[in-house]
Amino acid sequence: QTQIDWWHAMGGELGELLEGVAEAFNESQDDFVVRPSFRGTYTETMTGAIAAFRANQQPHIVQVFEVGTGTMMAAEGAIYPIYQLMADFDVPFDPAAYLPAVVGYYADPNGNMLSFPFNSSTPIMYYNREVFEAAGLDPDTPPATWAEVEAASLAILESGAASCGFTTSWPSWVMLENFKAWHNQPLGTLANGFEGFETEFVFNTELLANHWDNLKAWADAGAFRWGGPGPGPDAFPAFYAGDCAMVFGSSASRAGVLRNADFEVGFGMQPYYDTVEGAPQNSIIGGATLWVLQGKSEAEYEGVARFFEFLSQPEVQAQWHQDTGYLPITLASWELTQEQGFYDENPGADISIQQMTLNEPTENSRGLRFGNFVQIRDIISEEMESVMSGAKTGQQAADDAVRRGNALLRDFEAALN
Ligand SMILES: O=P(O)(O)OC[C@H](O)CO
Repeated sequence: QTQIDWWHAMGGELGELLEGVAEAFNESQDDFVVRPSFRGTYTETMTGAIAAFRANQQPHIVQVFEVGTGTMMAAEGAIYPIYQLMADFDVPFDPAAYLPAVVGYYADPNGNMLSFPFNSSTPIMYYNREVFEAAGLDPDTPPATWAEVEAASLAILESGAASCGFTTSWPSWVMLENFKAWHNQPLGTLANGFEGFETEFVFNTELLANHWDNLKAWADAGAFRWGGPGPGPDAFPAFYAGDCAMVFGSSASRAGVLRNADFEVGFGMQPYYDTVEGAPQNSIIGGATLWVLQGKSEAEYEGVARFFEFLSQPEVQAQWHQDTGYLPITLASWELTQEQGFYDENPGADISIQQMTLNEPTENSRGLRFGNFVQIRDIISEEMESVMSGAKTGQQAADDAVRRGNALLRDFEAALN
């Protein structure tokens, strides 16, 4: 049997579900064995795979989060584009079968898919229905605007039902990247980088600076709790413990929420400022895709193509979506999930899709494609932390994030030439 190594970044419930998918493939045929290997966080997995490639010890498949897309695309000699792989092994692969928001994110300018869309998410709101009730709030009506989030948080604090209104995981993804798309404002020029690596950040607007100042004021009042930089590791534990009544995070935190919350959970959309015309627009995807690395044998690549064919089946995709909260990535798996009555039986499980499809995406809400964005995200959460500590105003931090981010964009561009 030919072995296929798959490096991934999924621990906990998601890791177990991912291993189940590999096992199902292994049982479905006798020629290939996919061996998943957990490599830490998304950042660790990506940097580990790049280092391994240089040492000629790379896996066949590596799971890379969406913000690594620009960097992977530019690593031309190191990657085997999916559209080519599938064509080389005569595996039918039709990008039109996938959700447009997903195809647009991972395709080259000619519409060719470069990586295999495995787990796409979008941030949503989870809330503790029991705390809402105890605070005299309607658990069937989650706050829709930031003013409502503030009011609900203050009511929760005053009632003593919880000690914190809301927290967030992935602060840059939620409180900057999606925040901008949701309000139909650009993060960067050139259609958020989709039209070229000469892009520059322009997100330091009054709206964003005010929002970050609001987060600080809410933190001071106890309404908001900083959940930590990067993935925001403290956010969901604070939600599970009943400390924070609401948490913003990946739709795929659903698997963990269903397992770890011992209270009734409600699901809502991301909030918006109703002073902004056109908001809410649509949210953007996060999560990760599977990149195939160069340097392996033809027999092994055939196994990779067969594995992706297996993953493309509507039944496999639909099950993965339903188990994890990741988006149903193909239209067929979305339809199958509807036919199966899953959304009727699991209210809130389609909030992610409603958000993604709320409006026809604009240049500001298709997603983002920036080189070095993995490092730039660290800078952004560092700048946000300096607002939380009181060292900077929202405007200063946003200006500094743009300036430091732009320097890394220019480094990236220079390295390409
Ligand atoms: O937790 P995930 O897999 O939905 O990913 C969230 C962010 O998009 C990662 O960049």
